[in-house]
Amino acid sequence: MAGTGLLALRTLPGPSWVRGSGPSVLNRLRDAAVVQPGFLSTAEEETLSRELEPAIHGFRETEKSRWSEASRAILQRVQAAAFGPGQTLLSSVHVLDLEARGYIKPHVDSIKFCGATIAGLSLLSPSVMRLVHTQEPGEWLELLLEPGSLYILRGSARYDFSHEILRDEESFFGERRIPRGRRISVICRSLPEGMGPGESGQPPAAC
Ligand SMILES: O=C(O)CCC(=O)C(=O)O
Ligand SMILES: [Fe+2]
Repeated sequence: MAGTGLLALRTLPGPSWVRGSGPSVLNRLRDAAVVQPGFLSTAEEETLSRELEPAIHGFRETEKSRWSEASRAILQRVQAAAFGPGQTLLSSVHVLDLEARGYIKPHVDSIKFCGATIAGLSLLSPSVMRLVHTQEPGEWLELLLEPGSLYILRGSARYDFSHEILRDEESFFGERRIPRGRRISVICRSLPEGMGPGESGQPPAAC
């Protein structure tokens, strides 16, 4: 029966990595805020952690343009998964090291330096990323970022919503407590549309 089918569809739970203020925002951002849990294999997580832990020790963030061959292969997988063929990536990759007590305040990435797509790998600790509509603060999404996951923010999720990484005290995914430890993220961004690789200038580290 069609009616029963529709009802069943409406009550189907969404993916386990997203929560939102309501069905409309979940629906609108379905393709704009995406998490792929387990994007990295355990071996790939180890490859990146081994390369990055000592490299950024003592730094909070860095721009990295030279990578081992194994890590380059991982970054190419990110590019294929998150970016379109017409998108050029910023030449260096942003690496951020957040200590267990660290967090990232709500912000929208600079539209001057970053294009329509932001893709991030999370290593070491799980965390919760919250997106809040800049004009309608009652509209929000929360993404559960497990280690080894890839998140992609594009279009409306990137331009119309701020994003933040919750501090340990606020780190809940619904009822579920997500204790924060040290977290390393690896963030790839597209260049602003119409900007060739040679015209990118020097974006600030936080973009
Ligand atoms: O650590 C992350 O995954 C997000 C970082 C971020 O929002 C930024 O650097 O602009
Ligand atoms: Fe950001």
